[in-house]
Amino acid sequence: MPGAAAAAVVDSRLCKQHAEGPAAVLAIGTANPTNIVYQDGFADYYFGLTKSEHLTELKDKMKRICKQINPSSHRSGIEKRYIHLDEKLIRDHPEIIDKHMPSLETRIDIVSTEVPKLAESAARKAIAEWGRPATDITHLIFSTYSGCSAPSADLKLASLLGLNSSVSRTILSLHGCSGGGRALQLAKELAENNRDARVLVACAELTLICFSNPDESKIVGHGLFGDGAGAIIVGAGPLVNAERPLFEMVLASQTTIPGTEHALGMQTTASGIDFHLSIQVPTLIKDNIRQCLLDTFRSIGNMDPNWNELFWAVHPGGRAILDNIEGELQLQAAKLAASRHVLNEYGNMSGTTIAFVLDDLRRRREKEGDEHQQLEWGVMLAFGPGITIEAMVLHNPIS
Ligand SMILES: CC(C)(COP(=O)(O)OP(=O)(O)OC[C@H]1O[C@@H](n2cnc3c(N)ncnc32)[C@H](O)[C@@H]1OP(=O)(O)O)[C@@H](O)C(=O)NCCC(=O)NCCSC(=O)CC(=O)O
Repeated sequence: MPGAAAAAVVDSRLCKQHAEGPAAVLAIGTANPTNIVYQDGFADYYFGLTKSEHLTELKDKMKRICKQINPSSHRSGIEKRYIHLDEKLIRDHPEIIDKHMPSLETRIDIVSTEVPKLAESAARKAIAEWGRPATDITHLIFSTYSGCSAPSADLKLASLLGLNSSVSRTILSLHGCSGGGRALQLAKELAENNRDARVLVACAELTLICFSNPDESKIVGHGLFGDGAGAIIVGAGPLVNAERPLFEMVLASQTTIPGTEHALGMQTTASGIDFHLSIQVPTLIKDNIRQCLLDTFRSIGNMDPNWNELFWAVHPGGRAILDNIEGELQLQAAKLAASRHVLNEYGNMSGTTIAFVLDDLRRRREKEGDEHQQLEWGVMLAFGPGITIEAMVLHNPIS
């Protein structure tokens, strides 16, 4: 084929390849294990489970963090969490609480089955809401740090759901709590650049992979993290049949806060994943969030956004992180209601949590009279190791 004709074929292929309009969230599903752990009794439960009752000072600290401060709230902002690990699992695998024994293999064996299963139940809900057959999914992005074997959770989920063998799969690992935000950004790119693409984003985490005996540096993490799975279907126009956009994904940005590599971290060891959470995390996010948001909104030509005219989907990393964002941006209390509600009901489920927040937000929007959620423009924020801030400007298609 002569050069000009070949270029025309390539150009026309590219034009046909692009979708119409921005990508949108088309459906959301969530799932949790059945085992519920209440924050009130958590210190007794955790120190009993790990046979660490003798560490009285640490246990008192856990009690302070988890304490109920009034009839409707707890100091941690968490009332309960869902946690797969229970007494029976520890009885069957005592190496998990014996720091002199390797337990990585045991943990990987369990999570490599349980993580795809939990993701399957979230994905089935999302697919049912979407209204199209699972075989219409063209791409799958799975984010999890609970597991390190191949073939991985993405292939297992594809098999459980009966996806086509042509589905284009990606596994994201070790993005920590920003994994869901990262996966949604990639889904947006895939959907907008591949006409008719329908991307299933799945995130699932089990704290079993990081569970450890009490330790001063991890006490906050053990009082905070829970298990869950979220699934979100993303697609761009032309929409077909009953497809209904819930949030249009207008612009995405990733920002790394310079010099903060030390603040959040994960490391695979013989005893599972060792995590590190610096006490400075809430302050580092507070000091950088405004500039990050200004830069993101500047990219869509909005130089002076009024934060209280937006709806907010913020990863609830911890109560102090939400308090700091609210204080720094002078947000009205109702703005972070979805994030606080998810934190209260489930704890921090790491990268999965953002799916729960988006789900809660759209339910609030559907409720008449909640004017804080009926707004046209909004923002999604997730935080992870780096420190990385994943931000996305959202548009409410039914505003
Ligand atoms: C856990 C809290 C709700 C507790 O709040 P409180 O109001 O009770 O009081 P506080 O902040 O003074 O903390 C209570 C006690 O815990 C200690 N403490 C607080 N943060 C700590 C940390 N990161 N490591 C070790 N100790 C810590 C304090 O010194 C204090 O000790 P003492 O009582 O001895 O004085 C809050 O600190 C919080 O939300 N922190 C943010 C947690 C966080 O970093 N989340 C990000 C998760 S990671 C994430 O989301 C991203 C990712 O994983 O990638």
